[in-house]
Amino acid sequence: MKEIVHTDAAPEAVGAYSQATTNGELVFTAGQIPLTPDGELLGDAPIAEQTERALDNLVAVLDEAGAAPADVLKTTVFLADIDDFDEMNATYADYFDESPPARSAVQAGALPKGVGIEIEAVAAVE
Ligand SMILES: C=C(N)C(=O)O
Repeated sequence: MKEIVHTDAAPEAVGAYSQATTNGELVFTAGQIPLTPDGELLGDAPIAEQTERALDNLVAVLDEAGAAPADVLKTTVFLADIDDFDEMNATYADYFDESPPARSAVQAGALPKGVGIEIEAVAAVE
């Protein structure tokens, strides 16, 4: 059975999607962008700060679903510019330092709201 996950600790969706969905065993997050829960867009910030905001959002959504970073099985990182890879990776490593999940990191042609990064995850629910 599909359940919708929603928390005020992460920004509202910027389109026709849910922050996350779960079947009680797995949680699928929407791509999280550098937008604060209050709706402030950080798209012009350094990529480290954008990564931090996107991951803070991701952690908040996972927490609402009953999962933690250690439960994440796979992430996908979309970058507007693959030259930001190293800076993104350094910040990312702070969130997934032990037994990190599988990951794909790709350059996207463009991202919603003109941001530099979007990160989605699939996690096991405790
Ligand atoms: C930001 C998104 N996750 C979207 O537009 O799908």
